[in-house]
Amino acid sequence: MTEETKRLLESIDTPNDLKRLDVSQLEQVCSELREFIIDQVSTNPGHFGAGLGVVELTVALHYVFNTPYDKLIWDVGHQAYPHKILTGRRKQFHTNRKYKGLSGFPKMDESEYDAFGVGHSSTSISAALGMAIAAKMNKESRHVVAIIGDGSMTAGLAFEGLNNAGIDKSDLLVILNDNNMAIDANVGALKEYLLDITTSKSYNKMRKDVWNILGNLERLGPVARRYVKKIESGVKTALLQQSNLFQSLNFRYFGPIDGHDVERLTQVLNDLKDIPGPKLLHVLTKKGKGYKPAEEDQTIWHAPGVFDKETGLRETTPVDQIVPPRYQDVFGETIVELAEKNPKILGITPAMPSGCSLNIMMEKMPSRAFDVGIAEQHAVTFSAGLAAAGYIPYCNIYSSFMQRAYDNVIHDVALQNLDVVFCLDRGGIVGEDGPTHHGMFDIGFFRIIPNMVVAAPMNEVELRNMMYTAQLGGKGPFSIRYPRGRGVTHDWKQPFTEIEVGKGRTISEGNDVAFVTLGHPGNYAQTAVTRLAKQGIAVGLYDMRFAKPLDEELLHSILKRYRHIITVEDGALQGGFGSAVLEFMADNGYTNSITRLGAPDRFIEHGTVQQLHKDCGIDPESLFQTALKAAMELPTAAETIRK
Ligand SMILES: Cc1ncc(C[n+]2csc(CCOP(=O)(O)OP(=O)(O)O)c2C)c(N)n1
Ligand SMILES: CC(=O)[C@@H](O)[C@H](O)COP(=O)(O)O
Ligand SMILES: [Mg+2]
Repeated sequence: MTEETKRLLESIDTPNDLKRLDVSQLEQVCSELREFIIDQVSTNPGHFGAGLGVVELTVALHYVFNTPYDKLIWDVGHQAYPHKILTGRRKQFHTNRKYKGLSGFPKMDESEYDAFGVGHSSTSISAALGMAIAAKMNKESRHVVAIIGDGSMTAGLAFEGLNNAGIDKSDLLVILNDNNMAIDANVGALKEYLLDITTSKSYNKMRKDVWNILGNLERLGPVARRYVKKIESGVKTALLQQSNLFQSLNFRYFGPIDGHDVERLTQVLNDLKDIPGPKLLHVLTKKGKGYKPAEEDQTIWHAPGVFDKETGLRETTPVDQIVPPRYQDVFGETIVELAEKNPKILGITPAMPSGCSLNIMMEKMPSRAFDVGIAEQHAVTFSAGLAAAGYIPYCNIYSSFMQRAYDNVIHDVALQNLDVVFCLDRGGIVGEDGPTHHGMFDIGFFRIIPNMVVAAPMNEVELRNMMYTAQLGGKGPFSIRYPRGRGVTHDWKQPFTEIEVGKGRTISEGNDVAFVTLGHPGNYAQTAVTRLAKQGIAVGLYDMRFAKPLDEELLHSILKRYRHIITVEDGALQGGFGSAVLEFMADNGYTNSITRLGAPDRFIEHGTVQQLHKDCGIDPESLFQTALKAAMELPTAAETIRK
């Protein structure tokens, strides 16, 4: 290997190593970084297209800024793989998203370069402003940079940050990474606006002319270069700004510039470093840049799973392999079926049409299904408005993203007892995305809201029937939570049956010990019960279906019959379903022994769903052991876990 072709990436352990390179070598670093990501993510899956799109931007940022003293705040953080790789984690990167390995998102306790923990969108500007103001108060000359995508910019929180930053006048740089995509196509007026700026011919001509003049001056030698430096902040500021939305919020707007020209990026970032106050740099990038299949189908390649990097073929379930459907697809197909019969039904998603499968309805009934952008609060209150006007909105929000819209659920929906159906996808442990994305808290936070029904299906047929039941006349707010991944039945498209609200069902009866379950983990309990039966131990199993209202009649009969009950839920124990059962027992004077299984009072990290369920003691094996011990009157596995 000649000196010129010597690989560079392996010599970069920290951004200081990057800074030692000549700016002309950065393009090679970018190409090696891209190759590294493709290689790694093809076998150890994760977020893909977003990271490829910001390779040049990441290299330029670490080249120009003095990280970790200067702070980079990545919005969402799914695009931060290049950042992780350049900041001392290249050698561990093969553990990305694996149990006890690197997190798939920036995380403050993982690295000093991760200035702020993320996973949910649109937090970067507010967090960066906090850091910028702190730096000012501490008299530190620290640069703070928020890097936010065009999709994440659509959320209210991002505008709250801009609104505040615009009057504060702290030194803050916001980089708008505009690839004209969210996970699915970005939507909304802001997207149109950004597209307008990007494609405005006259503005872009002026912008190019200015850059060319400055570029030519620079080439005239050191004296001219000094002048260029001087006039940069003056001329560029004056000429490269145009009256626009961001400027009207007191931000100095720069751009749009090519986000794949690493040398140009370093120049511009260097220029912007010297300009005080709030600034926004509009950078144009391509999601999936440098890997053709990912550039061509950006939604699929947002997080493609395992793939063959040579052919671009993704690992999918073989067509001849019959597997149960994903819960999200059962939702997607069922809402269409229901909407075909009931013209009042509408579908709403905040930017997750392919994630929750509302895209099925969007395709078949475009006027009745709404992607409102990353805007969970708006999605809920928009649904409330539709319900107030007589429609039945099915508002589908991932459980963990619903945390954003809690007040809207209480104030706008429940208080007015409106008929909004909340479909909480990803209820429970989601796996590799980790603590930012696990849907741990919804059972607890929804069941304390007056008027709210809290339902959780044990399988796909129950999901369909709950969705069917929810639209049958004046039920008020009705939530249905179900997990990420596949159900358990093959024959799920059965005729709809109404489920009486607040009624559970008996799956099997036993002697001394019974499982009392909510939702999908009932299947794990069923496996345990079958195994126990083979050993001559009859354990009861009750699928309660509702955390609220509880089936009190069924609970009375269970508590009268069994000495020991084991509640099982895929969610936080504190305040959850088991807590509801305990409250019922206390209120009714029951003193049966009870083991509550679910997530303990700590954040559950990332890993496979199976591994994490095991850690919480709700996988089939742990349930078997817990029931066996209870039947033998030994200390339970759950007690051991909690200790
Ligand atoms: C509050 C919240 N809602 C939804 C999501 C799911 N989500 C993750 S990335 C993403 C798209 C973000 O688009 P953009 O900011 O433009 O980044 P890009 O992927 O295009 O780089 C969405 C909707 C999330 N992480 N947080
Ligand atoms: C970064 C982000 O928030 C999404 O990309 C999320 O990882 C999607 O999760 P699912 O794969 O469960 O749709
Ligand atoms: Mg985008």
